[in-house]
Amino acid sequence: MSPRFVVVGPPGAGKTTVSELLAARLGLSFRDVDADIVELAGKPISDIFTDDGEPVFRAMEEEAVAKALVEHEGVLALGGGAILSATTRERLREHNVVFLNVGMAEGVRRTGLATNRPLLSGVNPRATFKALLDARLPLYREVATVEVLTDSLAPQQVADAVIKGVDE
Ligand SMILES: Nc1ncnc2c1ncn2[C@@H]1O[C@H](COP(=O)(O)OP(=O)(O)OP(=O)(O)O)[C@@H](O)[C@H]1O
Ligand SMILES: O=C(O)C1=C[C@@H](O)[C@@H](O)[C@H](O)C1
Ligand SMILES: [Mg+2]
Repeated sequence: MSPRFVVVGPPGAGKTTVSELLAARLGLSFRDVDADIVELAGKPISDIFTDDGEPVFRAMEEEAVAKALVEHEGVLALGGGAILSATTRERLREHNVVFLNVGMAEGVRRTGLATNRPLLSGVNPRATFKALLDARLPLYREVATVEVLTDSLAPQQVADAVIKGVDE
């Protein structure tokens, strides 16, 4: 067993939103590794960062991704930073990996209202988001088989572009 699609990208790219739509459109089930981790830890991700630190979160995430890649057959959304792990990037080889990209301005706009993103809660979310994109773009592209820039697309249009992209 393995997922039909694995969805990666920065916070606010729409991984959760678009993966749910894609799953519904294709009659597949949807799973989100961030939700798996919350269930396993019994607390929100922001509390894991505060109580245990980012390295503990990343170790949990690496294990949770490995488990979901084996167990899940539908659409699987990963957390925004899951691709920081070289082990995870290696595990993503041979999978259909959809990279949902978002530029800094739109990414900050989409994540701006949420208080539950520990990495973006600092004093300068624009600078933080830009640094995050600069560091991660090559890693998303290393694992991706399809890339969709979501800035000026509604979630349904992103799902359309993904379906079209994987057909080509
Ligand atoms: N294409 C889009 N156009 C406009 N708004 C969008 C689009 N995709 C997602 N959004 C909105 O942006 C916000 C973030 O979306 P979502 O939670 O799906 O992102 P994510 O990639 O899963 O983020 P995270 O990495 O934090 O889990 C939500 O409020 C969602 O409704
Ligand atoms: O971009 C990131 O590093 C993160 C994104 C979220 O999906 C969560 O996995 C967590 O908040 C870390
Ligand atoms: Mg999400």
